[in-house]
Amino acid sequence: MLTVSIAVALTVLLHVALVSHFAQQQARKEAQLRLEQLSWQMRDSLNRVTGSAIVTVKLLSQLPQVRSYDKPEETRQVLESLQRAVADYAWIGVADADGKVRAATGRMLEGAMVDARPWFQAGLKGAHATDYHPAKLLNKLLPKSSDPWRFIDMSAPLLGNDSAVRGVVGVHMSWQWVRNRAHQLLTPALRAYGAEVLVVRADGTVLLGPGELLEKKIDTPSLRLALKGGIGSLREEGPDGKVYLTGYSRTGTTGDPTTLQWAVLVRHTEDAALAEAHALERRMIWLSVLMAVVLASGAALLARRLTRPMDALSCAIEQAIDATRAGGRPDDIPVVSGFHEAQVLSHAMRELVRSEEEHRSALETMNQQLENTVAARTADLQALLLHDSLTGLPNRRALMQTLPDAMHRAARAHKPCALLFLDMDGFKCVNDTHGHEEGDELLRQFGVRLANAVRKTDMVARLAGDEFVVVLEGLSDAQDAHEKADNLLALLRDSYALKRTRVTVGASIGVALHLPEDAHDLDAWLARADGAMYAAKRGGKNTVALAA
Ligand SMILES: Nc1nc2c(ncn2[C@@H]2O[C@H](COP(=O)(O)OP(=O)(O)OP(=O)(O)O)[C@@H](O)[C@H]2O)c(=O)[nH]1
Repeated sequence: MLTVSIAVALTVLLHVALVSHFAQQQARKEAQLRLEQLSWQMRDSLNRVTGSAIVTVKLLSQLPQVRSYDKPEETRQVLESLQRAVADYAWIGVADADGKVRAATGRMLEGAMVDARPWFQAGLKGAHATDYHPAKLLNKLLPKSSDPWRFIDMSAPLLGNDSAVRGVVGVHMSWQWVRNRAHQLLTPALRAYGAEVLVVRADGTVLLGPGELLEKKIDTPSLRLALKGGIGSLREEGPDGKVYLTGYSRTGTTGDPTTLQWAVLVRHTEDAALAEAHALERRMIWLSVLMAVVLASGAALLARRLTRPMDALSCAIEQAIDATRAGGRPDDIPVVSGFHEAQVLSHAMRELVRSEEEHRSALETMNQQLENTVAARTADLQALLLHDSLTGLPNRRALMQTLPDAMHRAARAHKPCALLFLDMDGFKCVNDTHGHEEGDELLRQFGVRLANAVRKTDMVARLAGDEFVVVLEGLSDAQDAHEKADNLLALLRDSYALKRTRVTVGASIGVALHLPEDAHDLDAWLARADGAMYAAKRGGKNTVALAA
């Protein structure tokens, strides 16, 4: 869920950043285009009005009533009818060649000398447009207005029939018309946007623009480009330090005195241009946050739906493992609800645990049975052998089980076998003198000496205490048995190096022969040998006695 949320947040952030970047780029581009368009619309409008004014002045200079200003009434009538048609013409007048006003609208300045005025001086030489200037002579004569009177002047020479200049006709256009044009150009929406139109003279003086810049000089990149005749738009820092997007163009034609060359700048702040983009950005951020919250909640619900059954399942599995480790029987794995795969998985786990439990208990039962069987067999085996633990030689039981085989072999081989019953002489004395431990050691060495002295197929057993039995097979006769007993006796008489001392003992040996044709009577055979041994004892010990 966390991963999904982070991925969504990063994706959304990236999208917002990209969309915001492109939206701002687009907004800036569109604003610049719009401002450029407004700039050249304003330029065209200014060119049209000044152009028509110069044409008007030229036409006036051709009119007979104006050329022959001798009848001022008629001249004034023409001038005033023109003024009525074009309200922006604040003053129209005719001056003679000396600069004396001979006729003028509203009789203003009639009789006054205007020979020093630039429009008059330029008009003497030809049609001329005189740049923006404050009203001088007319300021007091014209009605008061909210904006100070500012003019541009159009003037043209009046030629006599001899083509000599006999005067100048001049028109003072109120600057108000430029203000009006700018106002018309900027729609309410653009004004609300903070768009401004600046008309700037070639020397950088702002003729039209915001109050704080009016009739002040500015120097901006857009102004420089416009004055060079360029048309376009750019992003620049304004004199007030704000960043503006500015469309620029220039009026008039270089070198044409009938035109006026002004830079026309239409601008608004970049912030205003990007306001929509910023608003879009804010909307997108809110929308993205909302979307991220919805998606994260969805992811959380989904994760919960996925993990809850898995949690329940893993919990049940852990409990089953704990129960098994503790040696108990695990509970059934519950079939969890939730999505299909979890149900299938829990069902499979349940079956697995059940089958494992069945196998385990079957294995335990088998194991128990096996242990029982092993214990029983071990007991049987132990019962069968029960070897003498001190000497490692077969014991009485083993001897009794082996003797029948020896008798069978004697019958098959037609060779007698013999049972030598040995009892150590003086063993008690070794025990008493050197201790039981040494006595035990003597018994072990006595047994080993006996076993080494006979064939592998012959048997040496310890019956009890210091009594041993040797079964000799494959004998030829009683004499043979006797000789072998004598040999053994001689061997046994050699001294024994015990742990702490060296001793010498003897033995009394009773020999009982079993012939191949004899009946198989174990006890009788053993009793005969035992009896012979006692006879040897009685005969002085350390001797061999043959049973009858
Ligand atoms: N160290 C030891 N002594 C044993 C063992 N079994 C029996 N004895 C002792 O062996 C002795 C056997 O007695 P006897 O056979 O009368 O002693 P003996 O000195 O050989 O007498 P004779 O046969 O008459 O020569 C007894 O003192 C028993 O206590 C045993 O496993 N280890």
